[in-house]
Amino acid sequence: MTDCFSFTLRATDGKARTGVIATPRGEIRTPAFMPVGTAGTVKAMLPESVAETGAEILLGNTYHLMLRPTAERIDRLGGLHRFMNWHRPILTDSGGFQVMSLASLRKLTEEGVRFSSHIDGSKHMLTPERSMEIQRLLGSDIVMAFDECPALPAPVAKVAESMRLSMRWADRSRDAFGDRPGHALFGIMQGGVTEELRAESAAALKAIGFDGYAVGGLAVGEGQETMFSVLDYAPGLLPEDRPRYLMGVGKPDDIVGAVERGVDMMDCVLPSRSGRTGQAFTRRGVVNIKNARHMDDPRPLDEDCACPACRSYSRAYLHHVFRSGEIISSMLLTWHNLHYYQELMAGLRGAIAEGRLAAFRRDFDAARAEGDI
Ligand SMILES: NCc1cc(CSc2ccccc2)c2nc(N)[nH]c(=O)c2c1
Ligand SMILES: [Zn+2]
Repeated sequence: MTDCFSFTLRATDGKARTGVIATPRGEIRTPAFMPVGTAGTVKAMLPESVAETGAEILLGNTYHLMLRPTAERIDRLGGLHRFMNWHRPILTDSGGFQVMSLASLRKLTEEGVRFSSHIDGSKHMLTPERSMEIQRLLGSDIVMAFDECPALPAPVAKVAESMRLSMRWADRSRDAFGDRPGHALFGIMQGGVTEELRAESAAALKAIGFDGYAVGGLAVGEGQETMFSVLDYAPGLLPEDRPRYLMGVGKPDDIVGAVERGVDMMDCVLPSRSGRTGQAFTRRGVVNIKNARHMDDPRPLDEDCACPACRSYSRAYLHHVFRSGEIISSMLLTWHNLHYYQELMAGLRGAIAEGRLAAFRRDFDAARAEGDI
């Protein structure tokens, strides 16, 4: 165990890297996938079940938790780790992204964002300083700078103006975060799909200095091809010796493509949200369990999967409980999907460590081309 935050690169294969983030609450092997526990829970999962899938870090949401039950109440109750019974590392987002996508009556100024709660209409203000205070009260191990993610498509001038505001907010986040041994502050690169703006953002963040760097403002509807064209250069603009976190990504093939381009950490609601809508990710593609063709199928979702759903239940059963709206349906499919994502990350880490990422990619693509799932 360590009382500080550090990142150690272990091996590279092309632009891809594998390493370890050490924190006082445990280590995170990278590339890492981080399940999202928005309101203090990964939906349909117990924390011990999330740990059993192989997850070594969870995400929490400043926006949701500040509204309900409030950061002050969680602090009084011992912090988010105690509150949600997850004692490994937690990363929390800074809240700005969710405000712009969920809250109503939003007013954006240099100071921050004034908004009304989507829960009860109460008035709130988020600033870099308030976001740092909330994330400190929650006790998160990795804190995200307060940023603004512009809705795309947007004129380049608007993207530039938004990115520069985010850089001023990054500076204020750094000042407000202070010196907190064992805790990390990550800056967030913005700049849309314009390389010059991305480079300006990276330079601004490096001048401020962060423990890690996120690529924000992607996977906001631009499509995979455009996202990859930005990822062909954006991670390389960030310090090589710090973790690189791609926010809110993605489907399995997004993840493999991002790791190939030098990304170390990713998060996405997809595996858990899809689990609740009856979609199961497998090596050979997505199984929609609600499809009638599974009604009499005695096979597991994936013969090669060791998760509780695949060890003990048939597709016929999963089809039945999904169709019946039974709670166990969300439990089993979410568990399977999170297990699949962690297996994918373990496979990527091993392939990079052994210099065989190209072969991994070939196997990954070939399995998905087999069809008949
Ligand atoms: N992929 C879109 C996306 C998603 C998130 C949310 S990632 C997240 C979600 C829940 C909990 C923790 C992190 C973002 N967060 C910030 N701060 N900035 C962005 O540009 C951005 C872009
Ligand atoms: Zn499974």
